[in-house]
Amino acid sequence: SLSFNFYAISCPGAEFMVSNTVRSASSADPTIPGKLLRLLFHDCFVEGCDASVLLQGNETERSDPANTSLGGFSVIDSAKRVLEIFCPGTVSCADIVALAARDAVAIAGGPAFQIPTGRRDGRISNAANVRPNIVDTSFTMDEMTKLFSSKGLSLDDLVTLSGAHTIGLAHCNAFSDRFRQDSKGKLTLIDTSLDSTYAEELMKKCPAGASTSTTVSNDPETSLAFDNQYYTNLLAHRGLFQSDSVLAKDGRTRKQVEAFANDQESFFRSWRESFLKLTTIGVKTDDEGEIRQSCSFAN
Ligand code: HEM
Ligand SMILES: [Ca+2]
Ligand SMILES: [Ca+2]
Repeated sequence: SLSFNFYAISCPGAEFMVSNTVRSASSADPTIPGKLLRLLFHDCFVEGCDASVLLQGNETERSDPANTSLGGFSVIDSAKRVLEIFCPGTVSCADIVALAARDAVAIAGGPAFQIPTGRRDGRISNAANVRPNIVDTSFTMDEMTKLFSSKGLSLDDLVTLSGAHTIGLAHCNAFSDRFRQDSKGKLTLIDTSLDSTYAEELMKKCPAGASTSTTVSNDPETSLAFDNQYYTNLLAHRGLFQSDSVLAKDGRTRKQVEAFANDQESFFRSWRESFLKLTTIGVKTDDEGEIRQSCSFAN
């Protein structure tokens, strides 16, 4: 089973080595925390938190279009490299992914807290398992609720964990179906729940024919800070994805959005709980799975 400080005897410096790696990578590139946090989400929802998302090869999860915009792999690899020098064959890639995401949040100004470790690495990674397990921005509340509850996560967890969009970036194609630009450059809202000034700003950053690598900030107000600004944005009809906006619209979740917008501490308290649940989805422990030598390939 998982336990706090699982590596206390086998590799006492493990958590320190991971957080050092995340810290230095993030100070060189401030977009790293967002990438590490999303990587964890996409790992845990497919085959559980087992580093299946890291495996390279034909038809692995990484090759699915829903995962092509993932990043942060090189940070996980450099943490693993250090760990293999000091504690060979000891620390799983699955734990590195979870710890790195935990540290990324703290580095961006969010809550810092302990999480249990002892995850083992999986050997299965199929592109075909990605779509049925990852939320699409077009999902309705009912679809999101159903998928989250299949992972043991509640409606409160959905509202809380969506708060991850207080940091990080999104490519234009992730929200471009919410408005349209006519030939004269004039805006037409397709999703009328979107604030039109905000939609204009997005359209300017993502004009028709923009490069597919163009990105915008999920939270333009405080893009690098892990704070409760995301929820204030939602109430102002400035949620970037349809799946964000719906949290403020739906009667089942609106109260929670308002509470988090009004009280950052309550968001942070919820975050600790929901993050713990996220990081224990479908974990492999004890004699299940393996400790990979390289995070990109099964042993
Ligand atoms: C609930 C449904 C969710 C949907 C539909 C969703 C969808 C997306 C999409 C489309 C992007 C933009 C990707 C890109 O274009 O590069 C994104 C970014 C991001 N998501 Fe989510 N997401 C959801 C929940 C979550 C959760 C639960 C977490 C983590 C706990 C998370 C963390 C992130 C982060 C940190 C980014 C920024 C990534 C970066 O900077 O590279 N998301 N999400
Ligand atoms: Ca996984
Ligand atoms: Ca923010």
